Amino acid sequence: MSIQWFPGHMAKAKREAKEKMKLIDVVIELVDARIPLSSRNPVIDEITQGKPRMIILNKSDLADPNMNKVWRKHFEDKGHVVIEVDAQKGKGIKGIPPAVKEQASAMIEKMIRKGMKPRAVRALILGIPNVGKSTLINRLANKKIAKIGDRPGVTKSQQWIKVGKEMELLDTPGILWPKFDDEAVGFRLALTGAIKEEIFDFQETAVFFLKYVKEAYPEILKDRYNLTEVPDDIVELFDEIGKKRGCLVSGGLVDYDRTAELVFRDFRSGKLGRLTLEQP
Ligand SMILES: Nc1nc2c(ncn2[C@@H]2O[C@H](COP(=O)(O)OP(=O)(O)OP(=O)(O)O)[C@@H](O)[C@H]2O)c(=O)[nH]1
Repeated sequence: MSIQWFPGHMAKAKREAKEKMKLIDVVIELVDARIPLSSRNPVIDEITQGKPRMIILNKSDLADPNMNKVWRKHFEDKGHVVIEVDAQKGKGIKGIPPAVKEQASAMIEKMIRKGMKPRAVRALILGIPNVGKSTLINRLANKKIAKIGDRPGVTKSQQWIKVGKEMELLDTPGILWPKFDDEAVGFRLALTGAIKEEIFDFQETAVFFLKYVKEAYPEILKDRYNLTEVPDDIVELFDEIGKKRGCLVSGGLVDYDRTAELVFRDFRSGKLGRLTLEQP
């Protein structure tokens, strides 16, 4: 199922996330390592109400490894605990339970001071659609429970999942809406799969993508599309790629729609290699 985020849906998602806050000690904020800012929700601070929070850079396997380090430092400098994860393959997962416990240390110390036996730390995964919430829950639970899909908005309807002895995870994640106010953010969300394909324009999205990649990763374009030089002009770049990949209409002219979709699919499928689409 795909969610279209109307004001009513946003209000409902916010209400539900706030309700979940009452049950938990620590928030695990999941972001897409390829777009760590664009995949954050604008009202996360309001929703998490000062609860201890850590940031997971998920899909780190798809992002530029050097940029993963840059982004990690960026968030650490702001005081966050950051973990790079590939939820699909399970990389980085082991670091989560100890970090969650560390985040709840004030709560645990308080319980000990009161003479109570500390209970397991309760955590919630929070993030925008398609960022990998269900995949991460399954990984932490070490079994198939949460429903996983490759389309935005699959996660539905509360139980606790035991993760080792000292952590419990709410079995349903908090889903937040992505922010669309900035056009560039919209393009990044479209490219990484957080918004459904039907509602965006491939050509516009590919233009945005190619403009960025030709500056940030020109070698990737040269390699993939067999270019000796990367033209500065975006139409010329489209022409080169379209011709090289046979996206032509009758008369030998380049079919821009097909070229745009090809570039888009190449990125989505990882054929272009590991890319990060924004810098701090
Ligand atoms: N390469 C890679 N793919 C991932 C990773 N984590 C999740 N995915 C894929 O991303 C897609 C979305 O994952 P889900 O776990 O369904 O995402 P979600 O946040 O629960 O999605 P919604 O239900 O839409 O809110 C699936 O195709 C996953 O296989 C990761 O770390 N690396």
